[in-house]
Amino acid sequence: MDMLREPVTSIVDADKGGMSGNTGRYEKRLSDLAGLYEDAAAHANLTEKLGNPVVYAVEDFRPSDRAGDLIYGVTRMSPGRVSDEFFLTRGHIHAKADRPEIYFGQKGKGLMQLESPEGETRIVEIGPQTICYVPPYWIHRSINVGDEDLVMVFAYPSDSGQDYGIIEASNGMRHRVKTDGNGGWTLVENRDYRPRNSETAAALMKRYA
Ligand SMILES: O=P(O)(O)OC[C@H]1O[C@H](O)[C@H](O)[C@@H](O)[C@@H]1O
Ligand SMILES: [Fe+2]
Repeated sequence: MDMLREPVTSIVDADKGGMSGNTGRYEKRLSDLAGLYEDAAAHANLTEKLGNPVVYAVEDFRPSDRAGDLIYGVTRMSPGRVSDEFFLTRGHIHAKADRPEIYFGQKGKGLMQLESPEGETRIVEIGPQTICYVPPYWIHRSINVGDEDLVMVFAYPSDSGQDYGIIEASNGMRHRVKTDGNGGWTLVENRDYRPRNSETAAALMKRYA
């Protein structure tokens, strides 16, 4: 039996990149992004040089983990680059792959990189006041392509879960986002990418509940 609960508010601090009323918080450090970058030596050197800084932090409100409920929060991502690749999140597909997500840009300049089970790439630019809808079944990762913090509000169904193994299994996402050397970004094929076969892709499309 579901109990009637009280409404909740959180005040978003776009500048600091957090919110009040959160039930949890986690941080990822540069060392947690090992293996994601083409230039592993540059990643190791930078991690050592900078003293393994926090590169993104998430504050969220999790009312429950039940279907029909909603988790929301704020992500703050530091600006920076490992060689010619920007700081990014690990990326995932939802464990219940048919669950969508909304991102709402607050501060900075970011990209949402999306990849379909069949390996198509989409890039969505996210700035302040931009809402990005990540539809069901897309692998997604956020990238800070600016020179200040990237802050985004997000919300997704509470029972979504995150599957990080999918990106590992294909040796990364199909494309890498690199600096164009002119203050912008450009897409480059990931030469280590192993496409999912059509059975694996089809199975992902059936991963719902
Ligand atoms: O989970 P990661 O891929 O490391 O990304 C970090 C976080 O980014 C966003 O804020 C998502 O909404 C979170 O669900 C996610 O956990
Ligand atoms: Fe997600």
